[in-house]
Amino acid sequence: MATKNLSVYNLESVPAANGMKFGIVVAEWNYEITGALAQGAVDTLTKHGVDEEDIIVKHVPGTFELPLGGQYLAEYSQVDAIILIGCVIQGETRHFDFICAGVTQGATDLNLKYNKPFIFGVLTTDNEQQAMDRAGGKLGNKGDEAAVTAIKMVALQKELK
Ligand SMILES: Nc1c(NC[C@H](O)[C@H](O)[C@H](O)CO)[nH]c(=O)[nH]c1=O
Ligand SMILES: CC(=O)[C@@H](O)COP(=O)(O)O
Repeated sequence: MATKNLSVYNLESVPAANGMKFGIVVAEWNYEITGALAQGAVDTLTKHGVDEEDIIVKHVPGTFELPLGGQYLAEYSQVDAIILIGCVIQGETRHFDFICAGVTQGATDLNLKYNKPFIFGVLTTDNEQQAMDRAGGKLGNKGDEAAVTAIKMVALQKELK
C-alpha cells in the first residue's frame, strides 16, 4: 500500500484555530530534519488561524528529552496543546529502539497525566532519506500532520468542556 502523504488532508475538516495556544518542543538531534518539521508545524498552525505570538517553540537536546520538555511547557506555560518534534534514525545498535520506546511511552503518559494533547510529531526511520521524504519531501511534512492533529484535539476538548 502506498505511504500516505503527511501534508494532504481535507482542509474543511480542520476547525478554525484562532485564539488557540500551542507549545512546540523540538529535538536538536538531526536538526536539518526537525527544524523543517517544526517550521511545517508553525506554518500549518498559522494557516489555520493561530497567532505566531500564541506559539511557544523550545528546544531540547534529543528525542529522549521531548517528554520532559513537554512537561515543562505544561507546568510553566498556558498552552492548549504541545507538539513534540523529533527524528530518530536507526544506527548500528539497539539505542534506536530504546529512544523510540521512551518517547512513545513518555508522550502517552503526558496526554493522560495533564488531560491535554501532547502530539507525537516524531519520525522514526531506517535511514536519513526516509526522514527527508517526510520533512517536506515527496511524502509531505509530518509537522503539518502534527499541527492539524493538535488543532483537532484542542477543538474537541473545547467542544466537550
Ligand atoms: N540517535 C538519536 C538521538 N540520540 C540522543 C537521545 O535522544 C538523547 O538525547 C540521549 O540519549 C541523551 O539522553 N536523539 C534523536 O533525537 N535522534 C537520534 O537519531
Ligand atoms: C538512534 C541513535 O541513537 C543512533 O543515532 C545511535 O547510533 P548507534 O546505534 O550506531 O550508536
